[in-house]
Amino acid sequence: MMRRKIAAGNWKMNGTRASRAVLDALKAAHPDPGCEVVICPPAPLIPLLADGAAPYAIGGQDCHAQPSGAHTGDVSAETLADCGASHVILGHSERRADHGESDAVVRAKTEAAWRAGLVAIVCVGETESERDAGRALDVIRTQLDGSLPDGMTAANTVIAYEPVWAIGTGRTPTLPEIAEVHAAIRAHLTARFGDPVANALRILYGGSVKPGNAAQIFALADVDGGLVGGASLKAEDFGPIIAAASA
Ligand SMILES: O=C(CO)COP(=O)(O)O
Repeated sequence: MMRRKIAAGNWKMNGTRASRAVLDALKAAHPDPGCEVVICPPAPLIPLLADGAAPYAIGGQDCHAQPSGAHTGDVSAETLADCGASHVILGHSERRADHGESDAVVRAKTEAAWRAGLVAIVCVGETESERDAGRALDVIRTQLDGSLPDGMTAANTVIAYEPVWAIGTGRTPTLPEIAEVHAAIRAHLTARFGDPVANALRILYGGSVKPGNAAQIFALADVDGGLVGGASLKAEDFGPIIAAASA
């Protein structure tokens, strides 16, 4: 199965209007990338980045489950879509930790993303103590079971495997460890959603992806690109990662 890879950049709480220059530099260097590129800036920057972004896509980093209402400080999937987003990251470990998001909350937000026509990038991943205890795969399977609604397809959802201990640390699992988790995710989703969906689904790796390790990681059989934090903030770093996902 040939799956088109994705290079997704999660800017987290970084960037200003001047960061438009990062997108422009990436597009100048890689105007017609051989992968999907998704840039997820802070929500207020979405309209600025979405204007003329194609063929690059723009995504949010979270959404509320409801389409509108009295939820001060939250943003709906419908508003993200209206502002030019086509994707939204959901269930990132930083939101699970900082905002107490449970699998049930992530599942409701995933339904909201689909309702608004957004592709949900649903994040899962174990902590270091869970890995040390030999529970990584159990934890990830439980997160997948709880976070993914029944209507998942390979078109409306992308999975991101992000080991919490690899985020922003410069540490990554070994290549065989990454391969093991990605294969386990695909096998687990095959059981629930069937072969055609699971085979077409893109499963991204995230956690200290850099220009120097992206090509090796993306070459693994069940790795369909990356969800990149720090190295997505500069065109000099993210450009080579786009190139690695295009290979
Ligand atoms: O959390 C991440 C992407 O969502 C990964 O962040 P880093 O690439 O900075 O480790």
